[in-house]
Amino acid sequence: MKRLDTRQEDFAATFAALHGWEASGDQQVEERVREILQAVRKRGNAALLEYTARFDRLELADAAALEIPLGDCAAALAALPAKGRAALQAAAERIREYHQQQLVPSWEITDAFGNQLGQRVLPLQRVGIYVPGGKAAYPSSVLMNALPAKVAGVQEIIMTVPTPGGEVNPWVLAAAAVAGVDRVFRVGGAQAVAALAYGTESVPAVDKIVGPGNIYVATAKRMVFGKVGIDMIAGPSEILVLSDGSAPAEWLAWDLLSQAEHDEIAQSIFITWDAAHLEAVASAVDKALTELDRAPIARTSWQNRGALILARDALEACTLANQVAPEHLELAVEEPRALLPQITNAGAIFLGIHTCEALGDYVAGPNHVLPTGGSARFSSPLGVYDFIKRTSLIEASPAGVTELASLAKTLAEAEGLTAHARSAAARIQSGQ
Ligand SMILES: NC(=O)c1ccc[n+]([C@@H]2O[C@H](COP(=O)([O-])OP(=O)(O)OC[C@H]3O[C@@H](n4cnc5c(N)ncnc54)[C@H](O)[C@@H]3O)[C@@H](O)[C@H]2O)c1
Ligand SMILES: N[C@H](CO)Cc1c[nH]c[nH+]1
Ligand SMILES: [Zn+2]
Repeated sequence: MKRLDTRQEDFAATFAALHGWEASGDQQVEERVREILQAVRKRGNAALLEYTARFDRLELADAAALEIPLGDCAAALAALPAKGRAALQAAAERIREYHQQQLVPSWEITDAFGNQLGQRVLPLQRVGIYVPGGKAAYPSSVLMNALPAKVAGVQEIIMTVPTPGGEVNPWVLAAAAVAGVDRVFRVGGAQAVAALAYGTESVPAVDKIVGPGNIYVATAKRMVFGKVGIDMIAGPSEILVLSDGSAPAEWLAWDLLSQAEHDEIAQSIFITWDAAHLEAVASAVDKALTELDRAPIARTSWQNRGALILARDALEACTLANQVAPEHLELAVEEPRALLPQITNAGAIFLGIHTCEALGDYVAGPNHVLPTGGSARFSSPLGVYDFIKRTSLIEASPAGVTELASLAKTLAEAEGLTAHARSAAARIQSGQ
């Protein structure tokens, strides 16, 4: 963990070095991912079976075993304890309701000359959702990926999830049943992304791949972009807690570690302008680390990618938060609405001392698949808009075409594009 003070001379350089993980630039990872993509593209299922044996320590008997039957998902849901089933269903309901607000209608307008112009909104036909599963199982990510697609009206949802050592997490299968996923494949990493992008004998090629994952998944998504759509780069988790000292240090320690426990390269940053509070949080994190099941992962993450920063004031803290552009930003302050206007870059903002990030991970309603690695500067949470496409509609009327065609003819001539000009000119005559 780094301790920084914005008054230190070398602060800017040390702070800049904190923005660690990016989905590009690691040469070794890129080379390995390129090799995996090519192998799956060329050899399909055979390559999937090999990589699944190598990276997930799972020897499948044949390609048919790559797919988990939907009946297994329904059975897993039925076998969950009633409390668990109710929690999954309640979370799903809240996520569905939140995302319904994101639906946008098709529209048409008529211009002053009687021409019709519009935008038609249609769902994507087939999407691939990547559910991470290397270091932890994520039933919540099944819901967060699949439900916005369902709300958008996507016809077919193909889910991939690694099952390391062959252990299929029943909650993940149950969540697939709750969300209405159409097909489930037990494959992970870059090979899953390749299968979804190019298709194999078993896995159908999709139109778009969404979902979070580790550096191999994120790099693979970046590399297949263009062949298929992708949502964003959602890599290792991040949290930035900005605090005025009004929340108990222990609460904030758990919040910081809630993301550190995801991955050794997850990032947790704490910023305050109260020096005594900073010390209290530092001690609280050390104590909390002794009580964690996933202490080895969280400790490594906190040691390498954790930071405690003493800022001059709230305004400076907000400026720093904007520079990091974290996946999750907690405004753990008495008056979060007073700071909100200062925040311009964050995947999700959690307002006030009662709003821990974990609520957003599971049940609040907004999506937990969020931009990481500073990409919140230019991208947004996963949402219904990721599962739709917009098509423009233009219908010139016999009376209205003349005005448009004469403008188009003038501009086409300016560009020296004669066929364009003649095409427009022909309509002027027909419209008169
Ligand atoms: N942003 C979000 O919304 C969100 C949500 C949940 C999880 N996460 C993040 O997703 C990540 C999940 O990572 P994970 O590792 O647990 O699961 P994962 O499913 O992303 O990755 C596991 C796969 O990585 C591949 N892999 C592992 N080591 C490899 C190697 N040396 N070479 C090639 N491939 C290799 C394997 O194929 C394996 O199946 C974490 O960083 C977590 O923080 C993010
Ligand atoms: N915090 C993760 C997104 O970065 C999502 C998650 C799922 N389960 C727990 N947390
Ligand atoms: Zn989390």
